[in-house]
Amino acid sequence: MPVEEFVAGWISGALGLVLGHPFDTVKVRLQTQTTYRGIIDCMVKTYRHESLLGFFKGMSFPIASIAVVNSVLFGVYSNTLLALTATSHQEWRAQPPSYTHVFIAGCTGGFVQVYCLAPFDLIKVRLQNQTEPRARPGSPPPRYRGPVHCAVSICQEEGPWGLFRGAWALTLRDTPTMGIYFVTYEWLCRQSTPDDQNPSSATVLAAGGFAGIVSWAVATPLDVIKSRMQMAGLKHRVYRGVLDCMASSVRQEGLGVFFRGLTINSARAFPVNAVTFLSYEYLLRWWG
Ligand SMILES: CN(C)C(=N)NCCC[C@H](N)C(=O)O
Repeated sequence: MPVEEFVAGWISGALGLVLGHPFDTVKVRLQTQTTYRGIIDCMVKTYRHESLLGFFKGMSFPIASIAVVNSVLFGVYSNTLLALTATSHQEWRAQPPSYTHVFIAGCTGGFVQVYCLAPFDLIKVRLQNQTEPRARPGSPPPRYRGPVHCAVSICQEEGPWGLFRGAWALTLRDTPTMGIYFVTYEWLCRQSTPDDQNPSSATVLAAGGFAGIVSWAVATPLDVIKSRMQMAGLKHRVYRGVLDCMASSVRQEGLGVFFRGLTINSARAFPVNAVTFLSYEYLLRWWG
């Protein structure tokens, strides 16, 4: 099993993550809190109340976990494609895999990475939603003191399975959208690259960026539901499942609830995925 794909997936994911985390914090807050009037209002309030550091809340754990999550996504994707087509990534430009194979491999990568991602994503979302400024003498401490304290508290208060709250919504979000993600990337690269050649850097950046936008646009409704289910344990709010969370969100806030965070998700998706694919492709080419 080629390991370069796993290592390239890790490094490229970490680069994308640092770039996109401030957008991600604004998105999570817009999706789960009703106190903001929009993106700018959320950014201004976060900056005034918590300084620039507020945008980077909850980032340390994803940085640590991206090694596992992104390498599993890209590694399972490439190795599934290898199993389906019996060709390695060095041969894909000369003998391109079919879009059906790319879609199946993407869905498989998305499905498998969910079970590594779920606990890390839950902790990230809980920490991003803490709007208290950094501890000042005399001010009440935030609910969670950091990622480890958050993980331990969830296990104690909600049981070890509490760490997988929202995992089903995450599976429904990521399995098909990862298929869409890789198909969009491949399709855009092939449209602008002569047969047998590697796509140029500009093509990889644009195709990666648009693949991120398209897949996140499709993923946003389930992303909202996933974030709400992850926060539910903390608010002692019990949803009976994904459909119950959807129905109760629509009842209270209308259909527009499914598009909360769509703009910021798309603005974040372009640079994050452009950088992710560029570094992934170049690392693989460099390793031959
Ligand atoms: C729609 N979804 C879930 C995705 N396309 N995910 C893959 C992109 C991963 C990248 N680290 C990011 O956070 O955008």
